[in-house]
This record gives sequence, structure tokens and C-alpha cells, in this order.
Amino acid sequence: MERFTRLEISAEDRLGMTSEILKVLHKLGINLHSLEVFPRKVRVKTEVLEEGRLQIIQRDLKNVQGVDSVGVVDLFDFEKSERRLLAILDAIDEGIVAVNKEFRVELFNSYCESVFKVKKEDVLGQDIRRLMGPDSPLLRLIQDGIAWKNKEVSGHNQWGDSHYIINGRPVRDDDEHIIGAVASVKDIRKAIELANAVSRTTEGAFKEIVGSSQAIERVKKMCVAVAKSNSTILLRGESGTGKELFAKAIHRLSKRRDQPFVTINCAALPDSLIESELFGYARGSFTGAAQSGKEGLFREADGGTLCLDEIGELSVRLQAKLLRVLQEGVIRKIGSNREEQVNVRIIAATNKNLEEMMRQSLFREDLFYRLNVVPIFLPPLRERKEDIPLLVNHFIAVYSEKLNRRVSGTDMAFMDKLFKHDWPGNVRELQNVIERALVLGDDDILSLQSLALSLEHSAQKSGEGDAPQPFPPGRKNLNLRRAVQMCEREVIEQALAQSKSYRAAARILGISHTALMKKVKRYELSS
Ligand SMILES: Nc1ncnc2c1ncn2[C@@H]1O[C@H](COP(=O)(O)OP(=O)(O)OP(=O)(O)O)[C@@H](O)[C@H]1O
Repeated sequence: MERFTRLEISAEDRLGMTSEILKVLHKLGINLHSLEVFPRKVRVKTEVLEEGRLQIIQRDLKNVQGVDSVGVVDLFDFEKSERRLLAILDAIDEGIVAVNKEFRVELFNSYCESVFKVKKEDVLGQDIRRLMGPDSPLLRLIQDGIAWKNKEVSGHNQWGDSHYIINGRPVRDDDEHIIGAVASVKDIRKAIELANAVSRTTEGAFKEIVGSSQAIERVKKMCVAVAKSNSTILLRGESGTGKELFAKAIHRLSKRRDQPFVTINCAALPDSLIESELFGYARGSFTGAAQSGKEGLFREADGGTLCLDEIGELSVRLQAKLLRVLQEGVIRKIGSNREEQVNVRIIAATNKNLEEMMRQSLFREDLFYRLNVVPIFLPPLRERKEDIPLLVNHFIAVYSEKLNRRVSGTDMAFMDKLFKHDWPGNVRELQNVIERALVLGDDDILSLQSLALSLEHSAQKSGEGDAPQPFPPGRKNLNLRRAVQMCEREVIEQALAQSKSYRAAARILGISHTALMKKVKRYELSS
């Protein structure tokens, strides 16, 4: 590290004082590195001065009229604060990068060295694009000033590959002009470790489930109680009440938490496909089957949990096959005679009246009793309206970030209307309403006007049988919703064409398997 001598000169506060001090230093041929002037104080940082020279300087400076004292200090106060700050930044288990508005790196702590595999000396003062590439979200942040959280970035630069989660916020001057940006960075492996550790706690397991009503708290307690056992669970509740979220929470709370959690929507596919998805098939078992055969979801979920969503939609034939797995713990692939042992906990979910279905012989009684070991009923939103404000704030935060909007809340009339609504589509409907209100409005506060437009469509979107009409041949007079659907369908079709399985397509699209299956059904893409 470069070394200096630091002088602190206390002097009378008068015009010309600094210039006289500088004249003395100049006359003695002292090389200055920095100079700071305060009322009654001048600080100079010079090359290292040996004792003899230092005494001459002190003597000559003291001869300047009005100079009271000339002291030597180890570090100036601001340097102490700066060093302390840098030591803190290097000690924390998170990367910190600061850039100025010319995209030059001004700060780069030790953690970042391990994420980007480069020494700070090699990046300080360099263009951030060399480090993070031309598409880094930090560049946009410096232009639009909108902070964001938890973006996952995979990058490559001259020093190697990096994969991290990044949060960014702008740095502004007194006039609110953007003068740079600061980002915190977490290596993806560390982020996953942290997320796993958090989800082991009860609070972490329920982190996606918003609501503090007595009804929801009761359900959470029940989930905690049943999670530790291996018994089959039947989650019952109307569509959109969060059955899949609770199934995931039970898995996270169980001993199987480090094993796979796999979910399938039994309503999303025709019977034959559900069968091959669940059980897999042996090689060459039917025309069109993959040469190598295929493992089913029971195998994929081995050791973990399999969530059978919309179990009421399973055909009676498959119900019989499922019952055998539950009774004997073995599966048989389509086209195979070999039985394979599996160890899977089943969480089934339904919004159907299974008792009524049994009366009509549409659901097997023996399977019902096998599944219904622990029934958990999820309350509809209209019975826990006190959760609406929390849910609204949660979805505003989610969609503000997704849509790059700054929305701080709703007005009273908006909230009042939400309380009066009956919510047949439950939390999913509320989620859609808030998303649309953010898309349609452009105010910082959601108002009745955006809600009016938004609620108009909500029944349509959240209700069942929501298959969109066939797409119009041309794009003339296309409204936004239809345009989005058209685009969504195209993107899904492309992902399906590129992939060998729905699961692989879901991975490409960055959505869950269940979400993809719902869309496949909705757009009638399954054939
Ligand atoms: N308590 C909640 N907090 C936050 N989001 C929720 C909550 N309940 C449901 N959601 C959201 O609502 C949507 C529907 O939830 P989910 O798919 O779990 O419902 P479901 O009961 O399984 O519905 P379906 O019967 O139609 O499959 C999801 O986007 C989910 O994230």
C-alpha cells in the first residue's frame, strides 16, 4: 500500500491563510497528494517525510502568521471512516458493487472477487460491461432509476463464468439525479443454501402463503402437525385457495424436504398421458414412445412427495392403479411386467365434492378412504376477508417489481370494493385483479377506475372453462389480453416443440409443471 505523511495544521480563519501555507510547502519542494481546507483547519497529505525534513516544515509553517499548531496524524477522520466502511464491506457475506453513471466500477468488495473470479484491482475504474456483460440489469438501472430485487443472472466474461442473484438500487444526488448505482450480489449456490436453510423453519415453509386470519392460522397449525408423519393428505378447497402452496409447505416441513417435491395436475391431460406421466413406460411399449422408455413421476418423486392436484379428475381406471400404489408401494411402467418399489408420500388436492362423486360411482370409495387419512380444508377467501389487505399489498409488491412500476398502495374506495366482492376465484382471482389493475392504471395508488376495468374481466379469467376463443387470423383490432394470449400460446408451442417432455418445456419457460399443464389444456395444445 502506498505510504504518506499527513499534516493537520490549525490556523486562524482568515483570507489568504491557505495560500500562505501552500507557498511554504512549495518553497520547500514538498510533493502534495491532497489538500483539504476547513474553517480553522488545513489538512495536507504529502510524500513520506523523514524526521529532519518534517521538523523544518513544522518550523516554517509555524512561522506563518496565524498558524497555531502543526501536527502529524496517522489517518484523517474521513480516511478512518472510509477504511472502516471498506473493512465492513469486505467482512460481509454478500457482494457489493458500486458504479458511477459512466458505468465505471467504483467499489468492488472481496466477496465479489470470488463470484466474478477476478481481483478488485483489475476491475476498479473499469467499465462494468467488461465484468457483467452488455445486458447487465445495472446498466438499465442507471438509465431508468428503478430499483429491483432478486434477479438471477448467469454471465460469462474474460475471467470465467458466474451465476448469481443480484439486487440493485440507484444512487441519487440532492436534485434526485441518478449519479450511479449500487448492487448486492449473492453467489447462486450460497443463495440456494440460504433458501434451503430458511425453508426448514416453520416460518420459511409458509413464506409464500400470505394471510394471518384465524382460518389460515388454523390450517397452518394443522399442516405443521401432519407434516412429520408419512400419512397421505387430502387438501380440499375451492379453486384458487392455495392448495398447491400448502402442499409445498407440508413437504418443506416434512423429513422429506431434501428430496423431490413433484406435482401433477390430473385435469390438465388426457387419461393416457396422465398414466405415462405418472408411471412411465418401458422401451418400445407403444408407437410414438421414446426409444429409451421413460421414468414416471412416481420414480422422480421417490423419497419425496408427489402432489396429485385435481385428483377428482382422475379416471376410475387410473384411480384403481393409484390405489394399488398406495396399498402396496409398487409401480409398474406401461408395457412392463416388472414391479418397482417406490417410497412416495402422496398429497392429493381437489375442489370437487368427492362424497357426491362416490354416490355417482365416479370416485372409488376405497381410494377416497385411503386418501382421506388426514383431510385439510382450505377456507375460501370470502370467509377470511380480513386477509385481503395483506394479500393486496403482497401482490402489489410482486407485480410492481415484475412490471417495473412504483405503486405504493390502493385508495379507500378500491379496498372497499374488494371487501364487497365475493371472490368466487379466491386468491387467484384477487391476484389477477391486482395484476390487471397495475397493467391498466398508471398512478402510484391503485384507484377505483383501474379496479373497475380489472374486475370486469376477473370472473372470466379466474373461472373455470376459461378456454380462449380461437385466435383471429389477423392482428387487426386485437385487444391487449388477446395479444398476450396469442404471444403466450406461440411461446409455449415453441417450447413444447423443442422439448422431449412437459417438464423440460416448463423449465425452458420458467414456470411450474402444473402451470404449464393448465396452459396446455387452456390452449388445447396437448395433442
Ligand atoms: N395465501 C396465499 N398467499 C399468496 N398467494 C396465494 C395464496 N393462496 C393462493 N395464492 C396464489 O393463488 C394462485 C392459486 O394458488 P394454488 O394454485 O395453490 O391454488 P389451488 O387451490 O391449488 O387452485 P386449483 O384448485 O385451481 O389448482 C397461485 O398463484 C398462488 O400463488
